Amino acid sequence: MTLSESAAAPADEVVLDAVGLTKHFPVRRRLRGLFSRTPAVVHAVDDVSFALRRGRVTALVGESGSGKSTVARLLAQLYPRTAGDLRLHGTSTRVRGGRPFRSYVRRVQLILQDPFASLNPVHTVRYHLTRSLRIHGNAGRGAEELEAALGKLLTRVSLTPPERYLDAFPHELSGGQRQRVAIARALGADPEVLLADEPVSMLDVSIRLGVLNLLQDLKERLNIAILYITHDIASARYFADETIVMYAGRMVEGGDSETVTQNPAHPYTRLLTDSAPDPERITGDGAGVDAAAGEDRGQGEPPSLITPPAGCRFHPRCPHAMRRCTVDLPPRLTIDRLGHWAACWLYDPATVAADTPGSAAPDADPAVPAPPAAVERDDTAARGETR
Ligand SMILES: Nc1ncnc2c1ncn2[C@@H]1O[C@H](COP(=O)(O)OP(=O)(O)OP(=O)(O)O)[C@@H](O)[C@H]1O
Repeated sequence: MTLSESAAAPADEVVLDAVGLTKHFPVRRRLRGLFSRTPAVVHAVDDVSFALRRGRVTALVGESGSGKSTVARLLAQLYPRTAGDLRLHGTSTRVRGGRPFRSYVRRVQLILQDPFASLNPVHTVRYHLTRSLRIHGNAGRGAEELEAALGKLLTRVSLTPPERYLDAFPHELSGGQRQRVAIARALGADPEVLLADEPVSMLDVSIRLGVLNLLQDLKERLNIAILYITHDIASARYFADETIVMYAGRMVEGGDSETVTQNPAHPYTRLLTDSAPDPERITGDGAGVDAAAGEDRGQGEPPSLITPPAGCRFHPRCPHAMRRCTVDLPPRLTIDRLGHWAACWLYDPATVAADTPGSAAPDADPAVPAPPAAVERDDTAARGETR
């Protein structure tokens, strides 16, 4: 595929499939640790599975330290994985460098948070884009074709007329323009997947929407699969087709973005949505956010990832925690037949029948109403078949 708008492959086709991705970082040992048999590790990412599809945006949402950037780097193959698999068009891939890595990054490109750091200040836009086109074999033959390819890239990211930007240095551009150049550079590879790690979080609020609209346009016109990493769950609703929520290295909820953001099931997602007020959930009586937001949604800090809590990693903060949450890792439980799921024992009727939600909460308060329990268990997820 080239930068044409044709994109012959069917929309929704799975391009990149993460299956049980796991990343543990070794921790430097202190003297006491030298005598321990098991070396300490940071459990940055554990058993993360999802698919990126053509023409769709998948948001990965979570607070700082939840493992989002590590997932992006695992998908970009910048980190070797501890366990799990990464399938590109169904074929397992593991690249370490050299030609296989170049061939992989031609198809899977990473866009970083800080466009100023990712562009070399001593080189012009022309240099950055030419280099990308050349490395990935898209520079054409001769100066004329190169000039046309450069013009096309800048037009694609709405930096027009291209002549105005080609010979500019990064410091001569605004933050939004720099991020557009970084996106154009990624497009120089003509990728099938864009991994956008907090692409707008360092930009002024006023220009964020423009960059998100640009990514949306690329998704639609070029049929690209996009992973959108953010800590802002409200933007996931606006921008992503599907939303996955991570907490302390694990996926805790997933489904279509409208459902996950408007009817969050996992207590952690509810905490996130409540801390990101959404105008549509504000009541008309002047009382502020809706009644549910008045509930106790959880307190405290994320856990240590060197010794993460047993069972559900959110249980030390969860106002609905039950005894089982403190010992058994919850599987993905289906919330509805449209693909909404949560890894939370509240959605296992047998567990709720045997215990009282909140009985093992940090400040157990039986008056706190639990989210509606229901539903059937998604055994496909437990077997590792995530879709
Ligand atoms: N190279 C590394 N060595 C050791 N620990 C790491 C390394 N990279 C990340 N971590 C740890 O892994 C965990 C997940 O980090 P990660 O950067 O993926 O989270 P994040 O959700 O992207 O956070 P942020 O939004 O702040 O970037 C954190 O506890 C972090 O300290």
